[in-house]
Amino acid sequence: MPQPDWDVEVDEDDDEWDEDDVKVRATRRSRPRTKIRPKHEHAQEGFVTAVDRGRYTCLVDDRVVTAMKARELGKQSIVVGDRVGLVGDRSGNAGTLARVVRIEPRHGELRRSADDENATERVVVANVDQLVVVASLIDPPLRYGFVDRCLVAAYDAGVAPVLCLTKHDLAPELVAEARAYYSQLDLTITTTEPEAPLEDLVELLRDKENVFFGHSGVGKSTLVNRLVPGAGRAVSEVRSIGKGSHTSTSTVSFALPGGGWVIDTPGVRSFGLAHVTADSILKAFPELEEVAQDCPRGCTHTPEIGDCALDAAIGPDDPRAGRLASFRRVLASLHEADTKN
Ligand SMILES: Nc1nc2c(ncn2[C@@H]2O[C@H](COP(=O)(O)OP(=O)(O)OP(=O)(O)O)[C@@H](O)[C@H]2O)c(=O)[nH]1
Ligand SMILES: [Zn+2]
Repeated sequence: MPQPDWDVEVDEDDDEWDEDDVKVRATRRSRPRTKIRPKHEHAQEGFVTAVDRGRYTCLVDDRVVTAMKARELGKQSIVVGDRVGLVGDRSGNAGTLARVVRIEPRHGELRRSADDENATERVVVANVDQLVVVASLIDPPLRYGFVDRCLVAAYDAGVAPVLCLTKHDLAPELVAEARAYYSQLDLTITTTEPEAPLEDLVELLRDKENVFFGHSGVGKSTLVNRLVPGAGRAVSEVRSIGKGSHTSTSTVSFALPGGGWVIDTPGVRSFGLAHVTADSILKAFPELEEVAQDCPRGCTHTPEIGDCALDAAIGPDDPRAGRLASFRRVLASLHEADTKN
């Protein structure tokens, strides 16, 4: 077959141009330029397990590779859980640096706004299947408003939520109240305590990509250390809880021994939900979503407005009334002051 007089080189090296390379090569007259830009088709897939000041820890096959973001990705953010395309030195040897040239399409993004007023959102983690809200029954006390807001974030993202109630040893009598509060939501609730085996939680997490979310001091790191021997997450002293100390400062993903992943996030006090809408929450309530087809355009689905189809269709004796009340409660948590949680 005759060769064209220009070459679209496909050897690995040339597949890895970035803007810097292109500039250098442009001055080399001997080689005709082509308009065909390399698409990095030889980029190797990696899984982002940690992000720290512009350095991305990626798992490539079984190697831990440190990478930076290629300039061509601009302001696109890379988060823990991302599947990325990597070029450059992927040996994982000390001191080497690969380049992230591509972010694969995501599913299950969890986002948060800067605060409730500012809808500028950022993705916190990507490609998660399950959001595990970790809340202690006591010390710090269980804050339903915070849990509700986490549920809102999960429903909005289309990610299944699980509630993990820690410190069961300190206040077993509080579990029934929590179960009653969430009885109308399809919410899986599990409890943990130091002396009891974690098998229920292990089963819930198996083969899934899970993210732990919760206030500082509720016991997230304690759980990760038990689930992933050798994870080495720092655990805070009980006496410093509630004094604004945050032990975990970065988001890190750990492989679970039985398969799947768990992402530990730094303890948070609250998170903004300005980007969430009533309709995105409604997706988690399919039987209500169906009824809401008859709502006026732009309906906020709050009882105050008077013409929400949910109120017209679902009376107090309707079997869906409990679900509607739960939907409305979760919806209300959207509008509660962020700081109250
Ligand atoms: N009694 C009891 N104490 C627990 C339990 N789980 C965690 N703790 C204690 O609670 C304190 C806080 O636990 P951490 O695991 O550091 O909490 P965290 O959620 O990771 O906190 P941040 O790293 O700040 O986000 C530690 O002193 C733990 O020993 C539990 O189930 N029962
Ligand atoms: Zn409505």
